[in-house]
Amino acid sequence: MAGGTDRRTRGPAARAAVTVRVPAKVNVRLAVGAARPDGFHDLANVFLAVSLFDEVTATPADALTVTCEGPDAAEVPLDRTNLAARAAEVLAARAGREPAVHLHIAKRIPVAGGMAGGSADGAAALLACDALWGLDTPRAELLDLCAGLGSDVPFSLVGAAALGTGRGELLTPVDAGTFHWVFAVADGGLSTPAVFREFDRLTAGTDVPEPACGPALLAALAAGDPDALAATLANDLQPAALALRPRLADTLAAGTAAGALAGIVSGSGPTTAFLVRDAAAAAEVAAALAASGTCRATHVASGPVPGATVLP
Ligand SMILES: C[C@](O)(CO)[C@H](O)COP(=O)(O)OP(=O)(O)OC[C@H]1O[C@@H](n2ccc(N)nc2=O)[C@H](O)[C@@H]1O
Ligand SMILES: Nc1ncnc2c1ncn2[C@@H]1O[C@H](COP(=O)(O)OP(=O)(O)OP(=O)(O)O)[C@@H](O)[C@H]1O
Repeated sequence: MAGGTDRRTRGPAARAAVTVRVPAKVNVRLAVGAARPDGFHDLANVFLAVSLFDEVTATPADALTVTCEGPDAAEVPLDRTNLAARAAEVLAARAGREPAVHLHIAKRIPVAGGMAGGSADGAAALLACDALWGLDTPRAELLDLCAGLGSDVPFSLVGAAALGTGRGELLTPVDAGTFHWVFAVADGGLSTPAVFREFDRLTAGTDVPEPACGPALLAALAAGDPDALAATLANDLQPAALALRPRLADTLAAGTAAGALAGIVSGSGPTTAFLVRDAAAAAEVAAALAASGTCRATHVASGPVPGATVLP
């Protein structure tokens, strides 16, 4: 299938294959408001893109197909529910063409782990197809298409560090120094809608405040100060994730006992994220977590890093 189409039929700017690298995210502040009439929740969502990457390669093909490689590949749908496939479809529809492309996903981001892995592949596929088909779609339109695919997808395109408001899709860049992290991958995933539903259940009958992000967290981020950031990390979905997966408390305890400055559930979980002082501390905490038996795998990463990027 790869290279099976004569590239001269694709226009002067078209390419034979395009690979896009795209990062995972961690939410350093996830403030969640009450459920809206449309079922979504307003957020104050401070995203940080970290150096744990998927790669999506787009190649001309007769029809839309998806393949995936990586340790969690068996859990990734290869039909049109895959966010990468949906991205190709919406971009093709906008351009008035068929989504005739093969998408290969090299997946390192945990699946259903709260690190926006599917969203990352959606943003990457959009950028890859845009380049493959020589469309040069304006950035603002790509961001609109991303928002239609999912609340986290615009951030996967943009990367670095940003505050997401609305349902998380309205982005304002924020300054951030470099921070080092260890991620502990849990056995099995958690469904994002189920975690939001559990948040609703836990907060039923209470007055859920408007979501907001305080200045202390933004100052800590801008200063690149890990101690200050550790003191302000917060995730309103954490009680819901812990209620659905109580064993995550053991992982959080193991990471902090191993010397992490702070531990938090990443987004809707069940991946847990540990902020550490530097790369050496990251290696130590990752080894201790692996030895603790409280997680399936560990990843060391740092951020901010750029969003979806076409590789040369
Ligand atoms: C938990 C986070 O990852 C934090 O960044 C995001 O809020 C989730 O973003 P996402 O996976 O892109 O979510 P979407 O695909 O937009 O929505 C999936 C489901 O999550 C819930 N959802 C999502 C975002 C939001 N602001 N409020 C919600 O209640 C809704 O039940 C929705 O049907
Ligand atoms: N490209 C993809 N990679 C992984 N999962 C995908 C993809 N496309 C669709 N899915 C489906 O989406 C579900 C959620 O997967 P994903 O890895 O995006 O979760 P997540 O990281 O928890 O998301 P988020 O952090 O944005 O809430 C999976 O269980 C899978 O069925």
